[in-house]
Amino acid sequence: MEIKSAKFVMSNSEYQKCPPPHRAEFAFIGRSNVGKSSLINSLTFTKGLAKTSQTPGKTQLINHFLINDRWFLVDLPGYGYAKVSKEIRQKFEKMIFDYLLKRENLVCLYILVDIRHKPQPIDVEFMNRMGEAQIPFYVVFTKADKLSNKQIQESVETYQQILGETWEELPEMFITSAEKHLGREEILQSIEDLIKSSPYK
Ligand SMILES: Nc1nc2c(ncn2[C@@H]2O[C@H](COP(=O)(O)OP(=O)(O)OP(=O)(O)O)[C@@H](O)[C@H]2O)c(=O)[nH]1
Ligand SMILES: [Mg+2]
Repeated sequence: MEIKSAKFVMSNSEYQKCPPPHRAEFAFIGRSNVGKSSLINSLTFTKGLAKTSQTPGKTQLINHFLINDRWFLVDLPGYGYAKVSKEIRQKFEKMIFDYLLKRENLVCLYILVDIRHKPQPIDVEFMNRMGEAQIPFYVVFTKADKLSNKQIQESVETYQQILGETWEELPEMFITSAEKHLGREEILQSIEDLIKSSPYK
């Protein structure tokens, strides 16, 4: 898919205040610092569109971007950030889960995991929770530029094995690097395909 325009629309702490749910929407989620905002910048060919940082906890709101005047990309805060109080963490989690469970035009969720790490319980539990809530999701491995092809393959296989213990059908997986723009075309193609088969054309 060709990206003709990518515009920031608004930031919200409540899903009720998000833009009217009349367009196909795709959200990016994962642990703090996994590379959600960086991937959104890579996908939209727009450096600095989503704010990134070396320090975890950068994105703190639900951020909507309008792409090609047609569909929304959504950058979300990370989950599981350990360095904030339990109270603040719970507030973030409520905001994220309310959005995920109630946003009616959310067509698909892209769950990001750092390809360098073994499957973490927090990520596997999150995927299981999304599966139980029947929220369609894909798994996106980030920072593939940090590993060799052999290591990449091993990481993916380990994930498939772990998810296979719970789910008969494995989610589609993408290997990406925001730095090298790896996996960009594949994700954009998946979005185009999903829009075609969605009620939002
Ligand atoms: N090498 C490499 N570094 C990356 C890649 N993607 C992101 N990073 C780095 O990882 C750090 C975090 O990136 P962000 O995009 O801000 O991560 P995030 O998931 O949005 O983080 P929060 O908003 O804090 O939840 C930054 O220092 C990025 O430069 C990648 O593909 N390769
Ligand atoms: Mg971010």
